[in-house]
Amino acid sequence: MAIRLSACSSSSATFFAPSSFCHETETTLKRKNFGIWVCQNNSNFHENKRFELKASNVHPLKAVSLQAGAPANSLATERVVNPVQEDCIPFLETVKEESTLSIVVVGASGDLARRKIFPALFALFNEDRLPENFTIFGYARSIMTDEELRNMISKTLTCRVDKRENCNEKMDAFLKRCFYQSGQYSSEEHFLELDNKLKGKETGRLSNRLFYLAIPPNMFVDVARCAKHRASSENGWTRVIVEKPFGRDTESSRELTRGLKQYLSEDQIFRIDHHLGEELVENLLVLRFSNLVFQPLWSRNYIRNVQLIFSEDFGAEGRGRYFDNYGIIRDIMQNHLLQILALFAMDTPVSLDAEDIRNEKVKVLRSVKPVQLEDVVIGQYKGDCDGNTSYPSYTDDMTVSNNSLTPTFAAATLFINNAQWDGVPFLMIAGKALHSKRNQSSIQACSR
Ligand SMILES: NC(=O)C1=CN([C@@H]2O[C@H](COP(=O)(O)OP(=O)(O)OC[C@H]3O[C@@H](n4cnc5c(N)ncnc54)[C@H](OP(=O)(O)O)[C@@H]3O)[C@@H](O)[C@H]2O)C=CC1
Ligand SMILES: O=C1O[C@H](COP(=O)(O)O)[C@@H](O)[C@H](O)[C@H]1O
Repeated sequence: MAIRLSACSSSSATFFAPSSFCHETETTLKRKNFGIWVCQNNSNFHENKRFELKASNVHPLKAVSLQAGAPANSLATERVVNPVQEDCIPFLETVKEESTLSIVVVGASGDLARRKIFPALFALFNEDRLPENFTIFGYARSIMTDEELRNMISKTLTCRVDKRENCNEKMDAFLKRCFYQSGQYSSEEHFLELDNKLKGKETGRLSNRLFYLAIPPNMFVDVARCAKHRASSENGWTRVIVEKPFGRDTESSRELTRGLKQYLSEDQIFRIDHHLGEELVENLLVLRFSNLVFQPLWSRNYIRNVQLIFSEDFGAEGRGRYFDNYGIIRDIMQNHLLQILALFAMDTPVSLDAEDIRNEKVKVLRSVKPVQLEDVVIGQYKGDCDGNTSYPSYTDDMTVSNNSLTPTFAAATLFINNAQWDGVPFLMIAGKALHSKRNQSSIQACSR
């Protein structure tokens, strides 16, 4: 994502590199291993608070700790702090324990698992951020051998931090820890088979299990039930990660929460919006609250409008079964862009703890005026031909019905009904199959 600021009277735009967001004499910017920039601020903004974002379940915000021994069931842990990092912020602390971590990627054959989850797990492994004893199981209905899963995964693994680096040995070691189990998402019998396979790999005194649900949301509750009844850890923690969208409207969202809570307690559920883990989204907090220069400018007095843009240069591409039920507004605007809007417009939180940040976000969201129909444009991409290249239309996709009216493009203007932002339009634009891939937030600045 790029953050762009431009002046009202000028057509030129200024781009800020992340390092220029911090005041040099007062703030140092440290790059953490997992691609997270953290500002350690020596100014008087929460001077006695370390810049550690924590979720309500006491985990670093948006970064699920895969280390053993988090407080869910008060397991004793031994913390090992690397001395050279002592002044750094412990986003993912190293914890040493006699335990095994099993990560089950449910929906392992799908797009999210292939493009994001396995590569992210490898990145953690590559940086020695997974516990010593860990195993990864792919689970889905598709029939696959362990070897076929490994082949599939290996195509998307990269030495992410430095692509020139050779990490082939690490990749091989990682792939050897990956296994596959085929099964239905609602079959307790199949989860029992999975449980047996997991037990076969679990060697430590404690066995922790993490289920990452990379499947359509209508399967979440079935999986939670089967995991709870047949594949929960007997002596460690069991946690479940679910990806947005959490339902398609208020009622289905509440129903999903009710359904999950039949089988899981709140501190076992981790809700993920992966865009919040993007470096520049995280930097928005740093940009806003660690730079004294921005504080007085952050209001209707100096900001004429805000533009939040998310565009992709590819279309549904086989994901129509999911996407066609949701559309671009539910897929991107309601979560990714609205989160950015909230981070952008919220008031200064009492602290950087997740609860305090969330409270401020909620205040802003409550102040958003209902969107007016005349402030919204929607569309769906059509087929096109450019020389020898032809681009299919949305409804050409095999996974989309021929008469679908689902929007793949939307632009909407939102207004926030409070003194700070009164009259400032927040323009959100999101679309698939557009000219470029872009994730950008811009503000146009001016004095009134
Ligand atoms: N892809 C992405 O970039 C992102 C996805 N998400 C969310 O992650 C989840 C998974 O997304 P994604 O991987 O794209 O989805 P996919 O459509 O690729 O589905 C994942 C897997 O689920 C199984 N599946 C698909 N459709 C059904 C169905 N109707 N009934 C039962 N099983 C089905 C398939 O496995 P099999 O047939 O082998 O069982 C498939 O490989 C969704 O909730 C999505 O909203 C969130 C953010 C980004
Ligand atoms: O959540 C989603 O995000 C992806 C884009 O994520 P990115 O990190 O690859 O930019 C989007 O393609 C998908 O439709 C949506 O569900």
